Amino acid sequence: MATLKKKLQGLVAATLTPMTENGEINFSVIGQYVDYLVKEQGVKNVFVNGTTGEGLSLSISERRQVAEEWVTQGRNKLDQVVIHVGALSLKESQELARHAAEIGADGIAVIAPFFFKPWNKDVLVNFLREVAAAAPSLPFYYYHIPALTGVKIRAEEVLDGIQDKIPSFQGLKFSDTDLLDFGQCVDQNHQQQFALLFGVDEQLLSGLVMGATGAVGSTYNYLGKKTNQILEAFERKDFSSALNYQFCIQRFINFVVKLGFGVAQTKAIMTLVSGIPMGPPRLPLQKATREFTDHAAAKLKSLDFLSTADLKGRNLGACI
Ligand SMILES: CC(=O)N[C@H](C=O)[C@@H](O)[C@H](O)[C@H](O)CO
Ligand SMILES: CC(=O)C(=O)O
Repeated sequence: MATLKKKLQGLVAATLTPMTENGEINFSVIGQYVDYLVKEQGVKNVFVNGTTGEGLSLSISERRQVAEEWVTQGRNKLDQVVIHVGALSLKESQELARHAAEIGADGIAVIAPFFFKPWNKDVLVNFLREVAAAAPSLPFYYYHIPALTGVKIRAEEVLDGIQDKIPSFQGLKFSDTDLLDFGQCVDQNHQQQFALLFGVDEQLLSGLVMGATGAVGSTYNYLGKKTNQILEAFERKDFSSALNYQFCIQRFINFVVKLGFGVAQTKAIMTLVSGIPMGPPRLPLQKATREFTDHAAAKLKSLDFLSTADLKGRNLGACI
């Protein structure tokens, strides 16, 4: 039963999908990737096939295989593997939801369909309900990311009464900067035990203050350990340390945002920091430039986010 599962909490890494230079998925490094997250970053939950994983750029068959590999490799190592199963086609989304249940994933998440868009909350919830119903035993998360889907229905509205429609509803991944909306998601759902996961890494501390129970993000792949320091400081009510840690992370994100920062750049940074080759992204994304990677590496080093031990014996030039 969905409700008996341990609540998803702490950091959740939005995983990248490793690819080879010819654009095929490189399944062979996912095992290493799991170990790296757990041992080096202290991150024990993953969110697979989302924005960072280029989930919407993969074929359905690829999405199934990627999900399966994460579940298999994560067994007895990760706490939770949540699979993003959102798609424009309800049928495909249902197929992926059923598949996630079959392989033993810990939850599914769905974004709003973004070509033909739901024009109000009821239509959106009806769509989500049809997907959730294909895997009724799996905890269901709504993935709110209005800047990318163009669906701007407020999350607070979507959550209102949602458990009556979707009994497996378990939480929200909130990737937006509207803290009024996020705060109201928290405030109006105190009784529900939902996982309310914040998705804007550079503003995580504000999310925590507003009541986030955890966070999903791309930077937790390589800044998980640093970000865990924010969570720990917040937990012990040491807000000035929490803010200092957040500022450190902001200095890095602010720097790369100015250079142009997205999934392609995250792949380059993760390759550099972890030593695991993430490869290029798939079109329409374009591989990060050598210049970007050099600048990002210098910044990571100057912020002490990249210890020399991490780089020992590694040819920096081979990282991109
Ligand atoms: C749009 C996007 O990809 N958002 C990610 C997750 O929701 C975040 O983890 C960002 O990558 C991160 O906050 C850096 O801006
Ligand atoms: C960042 C995030 O959660 C995603 O990649 O879907």
